[in-house]
Amino acid sequence: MNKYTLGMIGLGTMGRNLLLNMADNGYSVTGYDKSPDMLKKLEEDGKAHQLKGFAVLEDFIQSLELPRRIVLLVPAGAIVDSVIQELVPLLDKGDLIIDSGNSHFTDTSRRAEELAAQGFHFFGMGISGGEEGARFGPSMMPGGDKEAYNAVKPILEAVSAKVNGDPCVAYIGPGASGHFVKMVHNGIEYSVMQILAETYDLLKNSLGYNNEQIYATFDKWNNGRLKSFLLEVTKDIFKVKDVKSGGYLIDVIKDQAKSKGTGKWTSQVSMDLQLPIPTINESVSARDLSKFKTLRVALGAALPHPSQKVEHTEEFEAHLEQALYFAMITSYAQGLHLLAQASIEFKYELNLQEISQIWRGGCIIRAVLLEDIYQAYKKQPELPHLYSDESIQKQLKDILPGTRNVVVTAINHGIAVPCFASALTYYDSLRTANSPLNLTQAQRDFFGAHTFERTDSEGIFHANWNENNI
Ligand SMILES: NC(=O)C1=CN([C@@H]2O[C@H](COP(=O)(O)OP(=O)(O)OC[C@H]3O[C@@H](n4cnc5c(N)ncnc54)[C@H](OP(=O)(O)O)[C@@H]3O)[C@@H](O)[C@H]2O)C=CC1
Ligand SMILES: O=C(CO)[C@H](O)[C@H](O)COP(=O)(O)O
Repeated sequence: MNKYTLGMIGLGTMGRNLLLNMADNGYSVTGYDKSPDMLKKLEEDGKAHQLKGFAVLEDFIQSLELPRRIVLLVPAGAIVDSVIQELVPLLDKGDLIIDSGNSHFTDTSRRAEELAAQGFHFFGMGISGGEEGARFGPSMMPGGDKEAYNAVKPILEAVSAKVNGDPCVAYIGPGASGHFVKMVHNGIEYSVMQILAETYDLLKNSLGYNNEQIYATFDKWNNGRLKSFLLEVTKDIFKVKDVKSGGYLIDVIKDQAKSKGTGKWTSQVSMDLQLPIPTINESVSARDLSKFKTLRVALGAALPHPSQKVEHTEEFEAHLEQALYFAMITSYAQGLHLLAQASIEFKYELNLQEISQIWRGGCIIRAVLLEDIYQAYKKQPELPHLYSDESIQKQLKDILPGTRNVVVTAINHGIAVPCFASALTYYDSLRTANSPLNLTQAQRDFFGAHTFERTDSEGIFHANWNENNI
């Protein structure tokens, strides 16, 4: 019996499509899933290829050439551990498992240690691009066991998205760095999705645009510097009609957003590392706040909005485009800043030039802005912050007045813009040479003798604040 080059466990949205992509690229591949429906669908879709599905794990394992290469695309968490537990007794030493789901990076570190101790290769690999990406070219973020990565590098490069001929996959670094980088990718994804939602709110409620006008505005913007996968799918949403209601589908979708956790994990890690990403945090909170529908309805009736309409439509629309671009730059800047800090803390050896390069295609946060970001890190690999790049600074200066107008208008009109406002305040905090936090140090020392440092001499000081003369 001919043996297969690679096997996939989990034939849902991502696994099935990535496997078909591998088959398209000439690899002989096989899949395992507990669900007969998933196997049937795989074999139907893959008729033209050397591709087989198995419902029995032992048969799937026996079908693979040695050393075996197995990719997991199952839901993150306990399921990954249970699949690994089922697999281990059936594997030979030297076999490789790649976890490509959205696993938490600490789980990946633990699994890598446990599997290495048993003689197996293992690495974590973030993947992005959704269904279409997996099928025709995702962006992939593998990290950990480099020898194992090199064994599958040709397959991953073949199936990845390409930008200017460069594959959107690269070895990220040691340990769980691949899953860490994917987690931060998702944090940026949450933030960009939220600023698009805030833009929609302002277009609809401040400018009074209907869905056709919102589509036309997003479509126009998507031909310029805002061009991105997320804006492209967002604009298309405003074209879709609903058979049941006879109106637009967007108008019958509940305004309560769900999440699977990667955005929250990004915020949690940023707090642990004390590396602020407030705009990303606000996007996580916005989804969580949206769940309080009953409370929002009651408070909305008790505490009505001021008038929300804006008069100078054309000018405000132009400012909105600028605010969106400003908040977009800021979302990426915060994510990349967190990556730089994590690289130091966790010894990930992250290369931000390479990361922005592989995010230019295939992934959910791909955008023309990423070309500028890539060029910024190419010019200066040790760039302290994306705002430190001269070309980014020039763009920020141009769009700042419009951004301020959008935030001020939204606040005056009682429209919640948590990410726009936070992006602007983050910018203002970072460009403030003399912050008021000397007061915080004084307060801490006053009530708790926590000490402070002085601007005019070295050392640690404590004052007796109840006496005038120190
Ligand atoms: N969807 C997306 O856009 C993206 C998802 N991801 C991540 O990829 C992973 C997979 O996501 P996705 O494909 O969307 O998920 P799906 O739910 O579509 O598919 C998961 C598959 O795993 C199977 N499965 C569950 N438990 C087991 C098990 N114990 N043994 C074997 N197979 C099992 C499921 O089978 P059954 O249905 O029978 O339970 C299902 O076929 C997740 O970690 C997700 O976060 C990453 C990037 C993008
Ligand atoms: O990983 C992804 C894309 O890269 C998923 O689309 C993302 O996990 C969706 O997350 P959530 O369900 O929390 O919105």
